[in-house]
Amino acid sequence: MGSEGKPMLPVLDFTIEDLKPGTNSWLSTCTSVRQAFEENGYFVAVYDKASIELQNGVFGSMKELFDLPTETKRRNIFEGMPLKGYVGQHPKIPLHESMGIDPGTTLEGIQSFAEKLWPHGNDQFWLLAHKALEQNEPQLGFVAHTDKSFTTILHQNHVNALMVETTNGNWIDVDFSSPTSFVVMAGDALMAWSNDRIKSPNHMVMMNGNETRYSLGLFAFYRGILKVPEELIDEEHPLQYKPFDHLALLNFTYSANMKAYCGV
Ligand SMILES: O=C(O)CCC(=O)C(=O)O
Ligand SMILES: [Fe+2]
Repeated sequence: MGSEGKPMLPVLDFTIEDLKPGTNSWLSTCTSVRQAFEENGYFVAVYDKASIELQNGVFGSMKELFDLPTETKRRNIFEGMPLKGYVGQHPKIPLHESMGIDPGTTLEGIQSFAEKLWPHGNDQFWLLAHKALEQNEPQLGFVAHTDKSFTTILHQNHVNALMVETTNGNWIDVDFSSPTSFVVMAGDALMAWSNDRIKSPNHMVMMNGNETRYSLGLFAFYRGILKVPEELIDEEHPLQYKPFDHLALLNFTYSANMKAYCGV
C-alpha cells in the first residue's frame, strides 16, 4: 500500500471557470472527466462553491441526527426506495451507521424525511448522512464493494478513511479532507452502460483514530432501462451487457456482479 511513495490521486479542478455547457472549457472538462473515469473509475473534484458555513451546518446537523435515539432513527424505513432507510448496529460493521434519504434531491423528499425524525420540526436538517463511530485501532468502517449507482459523489468532514483499489490491485488512501474536495466515483451501472470502458472501483472505509467521521453520499440512479449506446460498441469493445433495469439491480443479490445480472 503506497510503498512507492504517495500514490497519485487523480484530481480535477472545477474552481477555475464557470463551466457553461457548450463552451470550450466545458468541453475540455468533459474530456478530462471521461479520461479520469476510463483510467481510474474515480477522481477527486476540487469545487469551492459550498461555503464553510454551509458545510459546518451540514456536519453539525449530521451529528445531531446520529445522536438521536436508535428508535427515532429507525423511523426512516426502507419503503422500497433504492437507498432509503436507516442502517446501523450491523454486527459485521459495528462502526457504521447510515441514513438514506430518497428522494434526497427534492425539497419534499427532505421535508418528509425530517418530519419523521423531528415531528416538532427542524429547519436545519437537509441532507443525507453516513457515519462511522469512534475506535482506537484501524478498523473496518464499511466492507469493500463497488457501488450499484450510475455515479456516486462523496463528501466528508476532515477525517479521512476512504480507500480505493487501483486498476493494478493496490489499495490507496483517498485524502479528501479539504472542504473543497469531493470524490466522484463510477458505479456498476456506468460500468455496464459504458460497455466496460469505465470500471466501477472497489472501495472501503477503514477507520483509524478516534474522531467521528461524517460523510455524505449522493448516489445517482436511473429510473428505467439502461442500454449500451451503439457508438460504444466496436470490434475492440464487443457488447458486454444486455439492456437492464437499473432500479431492479438493487433487488438482485447484493454480492452478485453486473455480469451475473445482465452480462451478454
Ligand atoms: O463513507 C464513504 O466515504 C463511502 C461510503 C460508501 O462507500 C458507500 O456508502 O457506498
Ligand atoms: Fe460505496
